[in-house]
Amino acid sequence: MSAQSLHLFTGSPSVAFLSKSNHHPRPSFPATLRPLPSAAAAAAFSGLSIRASASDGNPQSPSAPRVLVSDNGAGAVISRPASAGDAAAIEVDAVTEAELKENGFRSTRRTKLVCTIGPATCGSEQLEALAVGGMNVARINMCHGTREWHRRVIELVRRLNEEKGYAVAIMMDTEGSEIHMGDLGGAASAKAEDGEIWTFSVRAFDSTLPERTIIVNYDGFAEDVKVGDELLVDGGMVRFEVIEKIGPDVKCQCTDPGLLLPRANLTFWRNGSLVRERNAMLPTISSKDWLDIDFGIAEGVDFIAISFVKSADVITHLKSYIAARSRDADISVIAKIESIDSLKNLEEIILASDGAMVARGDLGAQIPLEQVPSAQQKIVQVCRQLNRPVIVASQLLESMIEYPTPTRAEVADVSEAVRQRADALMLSGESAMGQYPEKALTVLRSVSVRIEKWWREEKRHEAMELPHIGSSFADNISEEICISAAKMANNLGVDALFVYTKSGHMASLLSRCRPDCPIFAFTTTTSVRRRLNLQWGLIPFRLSFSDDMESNLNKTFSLLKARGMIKSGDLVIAVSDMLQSIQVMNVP
Ligand SMILES: Nc1ncnc2c1ncn2[C@@H]1O[C@H](COP(=O)(O)OP(=O)(O)O)[C@@H](O)[C@H]1O
Ligand SMILES: C=C(OP(=O)(O)O)C(=O)O
Ligand SMILES: [K+]
Ligand SMILES: [Mg+2]
Repeated sequence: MSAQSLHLFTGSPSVAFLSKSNHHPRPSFPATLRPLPSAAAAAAFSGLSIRASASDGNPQSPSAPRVLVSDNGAGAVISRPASAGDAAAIEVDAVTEAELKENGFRSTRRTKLVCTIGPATCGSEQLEALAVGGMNVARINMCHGTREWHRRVIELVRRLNEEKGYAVAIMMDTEGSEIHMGDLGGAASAKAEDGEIWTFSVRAFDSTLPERTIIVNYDGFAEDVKVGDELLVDGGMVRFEVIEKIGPDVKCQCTDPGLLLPRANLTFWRNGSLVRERNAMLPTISSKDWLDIDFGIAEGVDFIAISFVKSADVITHLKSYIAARSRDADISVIAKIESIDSLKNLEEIILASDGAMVARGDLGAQIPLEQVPSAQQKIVQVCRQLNRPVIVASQLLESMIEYPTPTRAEVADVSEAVRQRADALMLSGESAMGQYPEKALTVLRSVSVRIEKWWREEKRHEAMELPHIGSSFADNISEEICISAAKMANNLGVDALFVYTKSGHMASLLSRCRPDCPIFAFTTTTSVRRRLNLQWGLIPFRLSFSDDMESNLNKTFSLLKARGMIKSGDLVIAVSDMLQSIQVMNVP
């Protein structure tokens, strides 16, 4: 057993660094720190541990915390061979495990992938193909499909998770109460040609829709629009000009032809600005949305994404509703940033939420298109600073709805989101109703892995200032521990960071630092494990563990070794939210 010690008290003026050669870069980790060869099952354990604690038990106390550094690490770790039964004691997503083994620690994918499920992907085989292709989260959009359809998709995903060992999480996305078209009388799409006159109506038609007629879901529409206004379908995919108002009917001439899709979003513009009349007063969560939310809670979805969030209040309100309703209150609320108001109140909305989505589809209909890239960068940055996962969504690979290969511009767009180190990328139409859902997912996966690697090798990631976000001193300690652990991991070139976390918070703090190595996040519940699926660089495991880090590490090492996920000599750094410490060690 190698013995080295390093004691560091923040209260004292000097820092004693007694450790030998602790700055050696990998792979020349000092020989004295290597595990001693042992004949018996008891393996020596080498390591260094740093421990911070509030000295008098009061985290707010001004009498600074003590940092203890010792070369005894966590002490001797007894490694016993894991039995086959034991291997089941740890659960990890089968696809993530395969990717890790195939790519190696360094090159395994860090960016998470969300797929919208629709008619092209709602069958069991198609869902399985997406899971195998790297889908971390399946999204169902409540704008489309019936309750029965949504229930069936959730059921199929859950069944695949159980039977095949996947850990695909479910995200339900609300419809929101923005203005949109009706469902085209059953047609899958309709073509609007240049110069054609179409009628947009708020009338309730009891028989079939007359030709070139579109129903609008917002009763105030005919009163709010003015002759000369520009009407944008789906953020400008098709454009009309309002030429005449006749009671509930608004006659419009097509100025930019294109394909109209059922329930497409509508915005109207006057003198170059988005018109926000009474429709600005529409509730963020409509009565239909509340029913959908109840459904989501009953089904135990992992995430609820809220469309067209305007302020933090609505998120706070929803979170307290969920807390009161759901048994274990563990549904994350994702704020979709897709309106001018959400940009104005960005920080408070993100702080109130458990994550955010850069919903570029509608965002691009509310602000000029050329402002979308800077808005994206800003949202991604604020989310990282405030430690909330962020998804970049919409049109990443739009052309792949029809074609089997992406455009160069699309690949560049995906690369940029990966380079910004967003937590997740999302497919919409590409996976919901496109012709090549699996191919689109493969493109996201391979571009992510390639750009992540390039960026790591070039060491070009800009250092981002990570402010303190916790409200207590103990929170600040956790943040500092994670920042230090991530920095140590980079400097020492460790193979993996291990984090033992019950709520998942400590894992997210590590993810926020975007370290060079993957983060193995051990958590005790399946629901936390599924939610961690959305966060950059985390490989979530379910494992029951105790407050005793020695025995946790011991157990983890033997279970992961039995699965071939780590091997003797791998260098890891471990942190936990039970014991505020950083431990550096070689796997015995
Ligand atoms: N559950 C569903 N049932 C039928 N079609 C769907 C479903 N989900 C998505 N789609 C189709 O996929 C397209 C893209 O999905 P998405 O981006 O989520 O919706 P939207 O285009 O309404 O913003 C939709 O326009 C719709 O045509
Ligand atoms: C993701 C988005 O929302 P939805 O697909 O629900 O319109 C978006 O607008 O980009
Ligand atoms: K939606
Ligand atoms: Mg939207």
